[in-house]
Amino acid sequence: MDTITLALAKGRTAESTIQLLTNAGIQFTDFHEKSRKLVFYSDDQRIKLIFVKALDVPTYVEKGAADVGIVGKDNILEAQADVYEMLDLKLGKCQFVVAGKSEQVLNNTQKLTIASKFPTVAKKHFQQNGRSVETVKLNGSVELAPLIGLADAIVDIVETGNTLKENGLFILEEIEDISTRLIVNKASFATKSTSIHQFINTLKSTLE
Ligand SMILES: Nc1ncnc2c1ncn2[C@@H]1O[C@H](COP(=O)(O)OP(=O)(O)OP(=O)(O)O)[C@@H](O)[C@H]1O
Ligand SMILES: O=P(O)(O)OC[C@H]1O[C@H](OP(=O)(O)OP(=O)(O)O)[C@H](O)[C@@H]1O
Repeated sequence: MDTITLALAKGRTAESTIQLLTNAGIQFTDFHEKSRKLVFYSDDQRIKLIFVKALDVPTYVEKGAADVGIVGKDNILEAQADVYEMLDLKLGKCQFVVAGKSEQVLNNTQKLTIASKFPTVAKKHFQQNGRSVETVKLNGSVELAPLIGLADAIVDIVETGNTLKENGLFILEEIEDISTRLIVNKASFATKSTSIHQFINTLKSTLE
């Protein structure tokens, strides 16, 4: 059997993903999220896990540095990587939305400015609706942008809606449902077919 290199997104879904792998019988006994170590092997040595920034996971997989990746759909869409998306792991469920102070902001006839951690997703969404927008890339606390006049609206992730509510913002448009997905490098899918299919099937049956 081939060893599979798995790129796993750091952050809020890491622990639940490791738990899912454990439930599937793929144990990483030496894994600790607080450790500074970036490479781990499953106890049976079949999976080499590399622990990387979420937005980098699609890049590692597209370039073949990892055979498979586990990452949020938000980052897959933003990275626009040419990979196969094989499985919805149903973790980290949330939604991409357009949000702002009121419906009126979208009626502005001038070019809108949209702040987002996901400028590619934002641009594409407005383009599909026939509007060209200016985007401002931020790396966090995006909800601040419409409050201080940096942008007319934002494209961001919503889960509970608490962050929007506490900042006086409303959902103006829903874009897409997000959850954690399994992605596969196109060449690896052919060259490591047996191992990758076995890995996917193991996860699939754990999710059922
Ligand atoms: N509020 C949320 N509720 C549920 N899932 C979320 C939420 N925010 C993000 N996610 C999902 O969890 C994944 C990891 O989110 P997290 O914020 O830890 O990573 P990140 O985007 O790399 O953030 P940062 O760069 O701020 O560390 C996201 O890709 C998304 O799929
Ligand atoms: O609907 P809610 O449950 O309130 O969650 C949504 C918030 O979670 C994410 O931010 P994150 O916590 O990653 O912080 P950040 O602003 O530093 O990116 C997202 O960008 C929203 O701000």
